[in-house]
Amino acid sequence: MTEEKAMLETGWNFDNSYARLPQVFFTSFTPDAVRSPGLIILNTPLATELGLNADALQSKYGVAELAGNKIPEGAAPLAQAYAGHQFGNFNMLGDGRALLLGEQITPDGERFDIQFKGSGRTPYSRGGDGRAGLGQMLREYIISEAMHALDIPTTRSLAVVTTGESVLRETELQGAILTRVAASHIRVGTFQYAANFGSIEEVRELADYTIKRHYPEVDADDNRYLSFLREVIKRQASLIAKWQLVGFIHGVMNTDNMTISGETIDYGPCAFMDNYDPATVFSSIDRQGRYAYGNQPYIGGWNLARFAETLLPLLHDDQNEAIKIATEAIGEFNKFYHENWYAGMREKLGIFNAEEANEKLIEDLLNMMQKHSADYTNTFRSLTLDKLEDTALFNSEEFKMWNELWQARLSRQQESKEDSQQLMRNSNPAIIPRNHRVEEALEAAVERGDYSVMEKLLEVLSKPFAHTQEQTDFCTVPTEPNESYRTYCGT
Ligand SMILES: Nc1ncnc2c1ncn2[C@@H]1O[C@H](COP(=O)(O)OP(=O)(O)OP(=O)(O)O)[C@@H](O)[C@H]1O
Repeated sequence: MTEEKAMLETGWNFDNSYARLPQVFFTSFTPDAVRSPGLIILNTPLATELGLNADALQSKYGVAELAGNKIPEGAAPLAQAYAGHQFGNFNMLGDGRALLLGEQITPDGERFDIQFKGSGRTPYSRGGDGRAGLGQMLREYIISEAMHALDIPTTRSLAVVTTGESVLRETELQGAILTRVAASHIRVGTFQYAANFGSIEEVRELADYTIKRHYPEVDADDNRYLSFLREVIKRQASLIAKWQLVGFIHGVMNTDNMTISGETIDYGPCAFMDNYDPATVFSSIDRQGRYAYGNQPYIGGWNLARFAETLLPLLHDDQNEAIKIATEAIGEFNKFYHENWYAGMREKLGIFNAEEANEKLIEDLLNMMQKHSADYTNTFRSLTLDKLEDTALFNSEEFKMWNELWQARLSRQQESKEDSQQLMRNSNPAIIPRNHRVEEALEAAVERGDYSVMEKLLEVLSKPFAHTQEQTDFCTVPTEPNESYRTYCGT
């Protein structure tokens, strides 16, 4: 394909609504060209869904676009302003190493942010270099795509390119840029920025914009801002329940890492839990365990309370009334979360209908898993495949008793055993991106330039509920689960 043809055919179709918001919300900014862009990976199915031409994107011209060296027609690159509570402390932040290239309108008429991560310094970079290392960007690619396959709302990854420049961290790394795709990048922190550094009118403009973009169903409601708050709470309750159900630990649930759309964002120090333990923390900087697995629902509620605070002036003219309304709405988070989590757990055990005794059944199983350091994913997989002897719990008396109660519970429902098993197969992934597998793939890619390990891993991760024999290799647990693994932010 000639360069001119590729240029015509990459397929970008931008309409940049965020750039029409008041200037305080962003800074228009063209990225610096990088030395020598090289394509590492392109997500061809996602490119097609977005209406992009994968062949053209892989051409020299397309790769230059994915590195920010050529700005496609219709793009309006900008860095977004936001603030946020990081480990509980409020800071002014903003896209310090990211740029919104534009909003792609797909052939189906959907709108997605196309964002570069690692594309260089911006006016919000503070002391940072604006860059990212190849390993960390590939890690985000692998885990975000795995989350998508697990049916968990998430930003997605379109491509990773190397820059031909090095990035200095503890060691010298290969610089890379990730092209991230999101329903939007509006965060709780974007509202905190508006509320702390802007006017009430600007908060209202941001809220109106976000309602139109993500919650059009509440647009005509009497108290639309309250409906908006409640819907955001519901989506986050559903999202965090999904994380808990697959053992995902986000690792850095700062308010700038919580989206208003309800998608998972920022795969910094995240990881999946091996043996079940609510205290599991992977992030090396989270010394207090603020973002431990078992604490995620609580932090979700805390972050949403910060979001509700930003909306107070819009909720009621009388601020005492506004606080009352917001507190009531936030008070519902736990209920929504629990409903979602509980329904998901029932499905993981093949139970179709709610019944009081289920709660205890679930609780007892989790307690046994914790006591025996049983692998979370594999325990549910063994129950699903009826291979109870594979669980670390098998020989214990308490598990035998639990199993009898569970079987009795299953036989009391109208649905057949086969239906139950099918429900469990659809609810319990065999495959999650286990840390040792991700590390192995990254090491081969980054240290040896061998991308075959990552490609195989991505293929297996794309079908987590298939339960095929050939996946079995990817179900093994590491020799030292959980404890041995630590990740770092911002590399
Ligand atoms: N190398 C860097 N240079 C400049 N700013 C940075 C750098 N790394 C992180 N930041 C900024 O620090 C803040 C917090 O970083 P965090 O790791 O949560 O975000 P991120 O991973 O860069 O981005 P995102 O949340 O968009 O995925 C953000 O404002 C981010 O832009």
